[in-house]
This record gives sequence, C-alpha cells and structure tokens, in this order.
Amino acid sequence: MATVHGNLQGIKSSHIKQLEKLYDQRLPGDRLLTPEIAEQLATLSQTIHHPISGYVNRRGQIIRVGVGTPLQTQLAETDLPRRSGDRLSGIRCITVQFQPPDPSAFIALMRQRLDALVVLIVADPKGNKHRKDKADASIQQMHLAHIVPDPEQPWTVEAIAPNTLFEEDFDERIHEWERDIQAAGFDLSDAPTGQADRDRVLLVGVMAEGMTEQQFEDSIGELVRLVESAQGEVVGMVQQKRSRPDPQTVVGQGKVEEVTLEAQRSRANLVVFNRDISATQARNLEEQIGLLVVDRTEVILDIFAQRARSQAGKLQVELAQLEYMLPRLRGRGQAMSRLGAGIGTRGPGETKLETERRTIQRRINQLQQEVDQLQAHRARLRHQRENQDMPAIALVGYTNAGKSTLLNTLTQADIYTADQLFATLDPTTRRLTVMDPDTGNRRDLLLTDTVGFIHHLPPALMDAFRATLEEVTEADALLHVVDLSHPAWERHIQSVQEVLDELPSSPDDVLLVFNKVDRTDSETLALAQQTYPNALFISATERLGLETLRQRLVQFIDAHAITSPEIIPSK
Ligand SMILES: Nc1nc2c(ncn2[C@@H]2O[C@H](COP(=O)(O)OP(=O)(O)OP(=O)(O)O)[C@@H](O)[C@H]2O)c(=O)[nH]1
Ligand SMILES: [Mg+2]
Repeated sequence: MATVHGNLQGIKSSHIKQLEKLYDQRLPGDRLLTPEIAEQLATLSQTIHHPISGYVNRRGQIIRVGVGTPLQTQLAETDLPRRSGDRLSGIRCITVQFQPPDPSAFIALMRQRLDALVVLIVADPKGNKHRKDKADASIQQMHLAHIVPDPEQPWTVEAIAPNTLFEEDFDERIHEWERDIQAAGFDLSDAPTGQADRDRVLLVGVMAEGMTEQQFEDSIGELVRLVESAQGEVVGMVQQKRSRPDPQTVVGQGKVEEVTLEAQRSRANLVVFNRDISATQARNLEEQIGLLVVDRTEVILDIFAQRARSQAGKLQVELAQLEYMLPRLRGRGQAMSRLGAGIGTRGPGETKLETERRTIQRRINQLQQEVDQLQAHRARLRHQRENQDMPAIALVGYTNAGKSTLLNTLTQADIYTADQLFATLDPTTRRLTVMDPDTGNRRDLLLTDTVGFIHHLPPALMDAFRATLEEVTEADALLHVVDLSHPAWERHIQSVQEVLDELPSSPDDVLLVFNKVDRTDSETLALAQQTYPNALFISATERLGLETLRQRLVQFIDAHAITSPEIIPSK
C-alpha cells in the first residue's frame, strides 16, 4: 500500500495523492537520485510548505514517502532490514528542506544505518512574500551525508554538485563506506533500538527562577532516584538556567539541539524533564528530538503503575494516569510509541490513549465511582476500629524515610520495604501494644503505614489516592518519619507539611521521628536536636530509640487525650 507517512494534518487530499504517486517511480539502482525525482520532491515540498523525505532501497524502489524531516518520518527498527551490526541498512533517504541539515537529520541517518542521506535545500515559499503560492523549485543547495566509523561524530556531510549527485555511480561508493566501517570494527547496531528492557534516560534539568543551586541539585538527585525507581537508567544530562520556559519547547532552540545530540551520544531512548511540560511542548520536543519526551509527573505515575499490586492500588493508579492524560491527549506518532520502552507508556496503554476523549472521560467517571466506593468501604473499616476504642496513629513522611521498616520493626509486620521511591502504595494497619512505664498498664493502638509523600506530589495522584490518604486525614495523630541521613531532610519536612496542608484535614497532633540515626553525622544530629527539641531520634533497622518511642506513644496518647484508651491491667 502506498501510504504517506508523517504528519499529514492540513495537507490537501490532492497533494497527498501526488505524494502517493511517488511510489510508482523507480530510480536506477546505481544512482543516488535523478534530476526528475529531485525536482518533483522539491516542487511538492514547496507546494505543501513542509519538508518531504523519501526512502529508497538499493534496487531503486521508493519504499517510503513521508511528510516531515528524516527524524519525523524514520522507519521503525522493526521495519529495517535485519543485517549484522557492521552493515548499512541498504536504504537511503532523500529529504527536501528549507533549512540546512541540523543534527536531528544525522541522528536519523545513524538510527536507521542509512546508506546515505541526501538533503536538498529549497526556498520556503512562505517566507517569500512576492511569490506566495508559486513554487520555485530551484534547488539552492545539495548536501550528502553518510556514516563514518568515528565514535565522536559518526557522520560526515558535504555540499555536493548536481552532476556528481546525478551522474556518479554510487553503488561502489556505498560499498566503500561499508568496508571502512567493517575495517574499523565499528558497530552500527550500538544505536538505541527502544526494545531494551530498561529505558536509557537523558535528563533535562531546567533551573527555574528563584531556585538555589542546592535546590536544583536536590531536584536532579531526586529525579535520578525516581527514574531508577521506575526501572530506568540515567545515561546523561543536559541543563539550562531559564527564568521563563519557552512556550513551545521549554528550553531554547540551541538547547533542544544539544539535547538531540546528547541523546544520540549517550544512546538514550527517552528524555525526562525535571519540570512539568505541556502537551504542545512535548509534541514539539518529540518532533525535534525524535524520542519520547516525558516529565517528572509521568515518571512518578509510572512508578505507581509498576508498584500497584492490590485491586485498590491499580484502580487509583489508573484513575490518576487517566486524569493526568486527559488534558494532554496527543496522538503520539507511530514512531514515538515504538521508541519508548517503558516509562510513560505503561498503565492504560497506547490503545486506550488513542481512543477518543469521551471514552476516557467515561472511564474516569466510572473509576471515580469505584474510588468513592473504596472510600466508603475504608470508612466502614475505620468505624469498626473506632468502636474498639483504640487510638489510630498514621505514619506519614517523605518517600523512603523508613515508615514501612518502622512499622515492621514495631509490630512484626512484613510490609515490603526497599531503598527505592514509593515502595508502598497500599495502607497497612497493625495493632501495637505498648506498656505504660509508670503504671505498668498495657495500651493498644493502631498504627497505619501508607504511601509516601514527595515534593510537588502530582495533583492527579492526590485526587486518585484520596481513599488511601484518608487513612491520614482520619487518624487521631501522626508520626512524621524523617530520614535524617538524607541531605535534604529539612526540605523533606517542609514538603510533607505542604502535602498535609493540601489535604482536606489532618490531625493536629504530630510527633516528629527522625529515623536512620545510625547513618547520620553528629553535626546533623545536634542541629536537628536543637531545632526540634521534642522530636525522637531512632533507627528502625538498628532498633535504636524504639523503647523511648513506645513510651512517648503512651504519653502522647494520654497528654493529648486522643481517645479514652482501654486500660488493660497488667498481670
Ligand atoms: N540505615 C538505615 N536504613 C533504614 C532505616 N530505616 C529504613 N531504612 C532503609 O530505608 C529504605 C526505605 O525504607 P522503607 O521502610 O521502604 O521506607 P518508606 O518510608 O516505607 O518508603 P515508601 O514506602 O517508598 O514511601 C530501606 O532500604 C530500608 O532498609 C534505618 O533506621 N537505618
Ligand atoms: Mg513504605
């Protein structure tokens, strides 16, 4: 089928027919291009005001025609002929553009292991007021690029004269290039394929106005942890200081090119921004970089999607993902959907993404109802527990602070704990019996472990996880667990406070517990003790300070008269 690829939006059907007709043409196998086909491509490109790329095999058949640059119209890995890593793909690309070739074109050359890339440059009729609609097919420049076995810059490009391009026997030259590549032992298949299990992620850090150097570094450090928690691997980073994001591409044009190049150099298959990006920005960036581009929120949602085990967890994650996606629905091109290995593509899945907005909205409504039911169910459970007259205390804190470890240590529970962000999604409640040291009386209380917080917890997650977060809002008191060994512990306390402030309500009684003192330096410990004289200092893994914690829990219950605890006389 003669399908025209690329972005056909706004292109007249008569022009699409002309593009389709290109498939009927055939080039002599030993020529890179003929003047006739060059002219047809140039005229068509000027008529539709868009770059056009044609792909030709070694027999001279046109196998693909696309509207857009080589990167926007590239063949997916699966559509390329299977060849060993030291061989070219046997396909060349002829592209007509209005600008000289930029790095994205060479990246397309590399990714597809093209025999050669011919770039024809014509005047953009849009930019020429006097001859608005009249195509001026005169080709202003011709460039020829091909792969060379140089790891630093694995391509070369040169201006080429028409008679060389149209008349020279290129069969031999291509074989020569291939022999050079083989002789150098250069592996072309080293390029990212997007089929790997782990995403190879290039981070883009935008340092916004008002951000200190330290805050910026912390945010990048956290983003690396988030990517790793989502099973991705950070392979590089590009950063930019920018007071106002570019509405089209977040970062400036030069930076986008740097990202494109760096992505190629580090063989990344996914680009992650440290700030939120709009649908338009994502689309523009993807078109220019040629890779899937996601933001921090999508990475967090992806971790949640991977971690959700229970029915309730899955339900809430799906709701959060759909709520996040709905205003951002953007038909990601075929090429994009194949390039992303994992992050940003898991969860509801591509097919659901492509279904209409209305279907998604209906699904959201349905999920909202299910979450309402879940909320009601949890409320009933809590009510039953309240009848037992036991005070309920919720463990809250920044993700990875050690909440689950503490609950496990105190109550011999077996909640999954790990040195990764968002290990816990589902709340777990355990009974804890503590002894009043003065009277020797035993007291029972309920301790609930729940999902961790993070700086700027995405609103979609806060809404979808309302049933889970109610364990916090409905508790009688909170144990705020802080990882004191984390360099950003003070900001973590602040971020947790900010999330708590966003909840409809939260208990006034909060006991601050500094954890991981076994790996905290003495200055930090002294500073925290001085700043928070009423706080507790513990190590959940080393079982340090736990007895004091238990005693403080008893006092805490009494002093705040949280409830009238049942007093069980000791034997
Ligand atoms: N050195 C040290 N490590 C600890 C301590 N407490 C917990 N950890 C480690 O910190 C990591 C995170 O612990 P979790 O209990 O999963 O943390 P969490 O707060 O439940 O995290 P999320 O569920 O992701 O929000 C694990 O690798 C624990 O072994 C401690 O007192 N000392
Ligand atoms: Mg946990």
